[in-house]
Amino acid sequence: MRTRFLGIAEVTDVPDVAVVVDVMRAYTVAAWAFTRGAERVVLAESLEDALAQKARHPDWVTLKDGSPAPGFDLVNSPALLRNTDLSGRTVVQKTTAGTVGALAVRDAPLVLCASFVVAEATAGLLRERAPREVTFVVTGGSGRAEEDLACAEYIAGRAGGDAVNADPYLRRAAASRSAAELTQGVREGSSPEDVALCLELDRFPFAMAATVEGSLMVLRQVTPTDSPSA
Ligand SMILES: O=C(O)[C@H](CS(=O)(=O)O)OP(=O)(O)O
Ligand SMILES: [Mg+2]
Repeated sequence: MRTRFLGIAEVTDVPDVAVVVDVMRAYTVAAWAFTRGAERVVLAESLEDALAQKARHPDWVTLKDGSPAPGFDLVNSPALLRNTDLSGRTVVQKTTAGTVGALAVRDAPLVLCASFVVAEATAGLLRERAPREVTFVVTGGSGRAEEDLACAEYIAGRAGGDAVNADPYLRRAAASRSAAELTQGVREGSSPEDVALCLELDRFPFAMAATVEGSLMVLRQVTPTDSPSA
């Protein structure tokens, strides 16, 4: 399995298989939303798009990064979301990096959205599919966000069947600029517990796949059938 690690702006083709990585915090938050019962997560193109979806579907739950804003029900924080009952709900998510990265590869036949909390399930799905090439979209910091790159490299190793020690990858993420900003409370719409929740390796047994459904890009849970090979 060949691997490429690209920032969002570096994606100029349509990959066969894309793994869009956002550890802090979009795809940790999405995984928590599924765990709290969400049926699907609609990845919105813009804040206006998210609000338009809400106007059409008042029962949908809108979520954005940064500070709380009128028309949005939730912020992009795993700690602030994890006690919210989302049973059967559709969540509309718009963030600065994560959702943008998925929309950049929307035409790819397989798009997985990932973070450390779903790392092994994502790797398991890749082992199952055994593609010739996987493009990892490293969403933060123009492709250089250490938490996303570390997670992408870890998943790539596990997808190749290697027995990878996760500790150095988690340490890189813990030392990242994003982690520092979240810990220091620089980012609005955050909790001091967010970093720890974003670093919970394999907290959840499912992966997350995004597909185009009509005019929407929709993220759903998917569970690999294979068992870890190491
Ligand atoms: O909510 C987050 O932590 C970030 C905000 S920003 O990219 O640092 O402005 O969004 P995400 O898309 O989850 O990285
Ligand atoms: Mg991020």
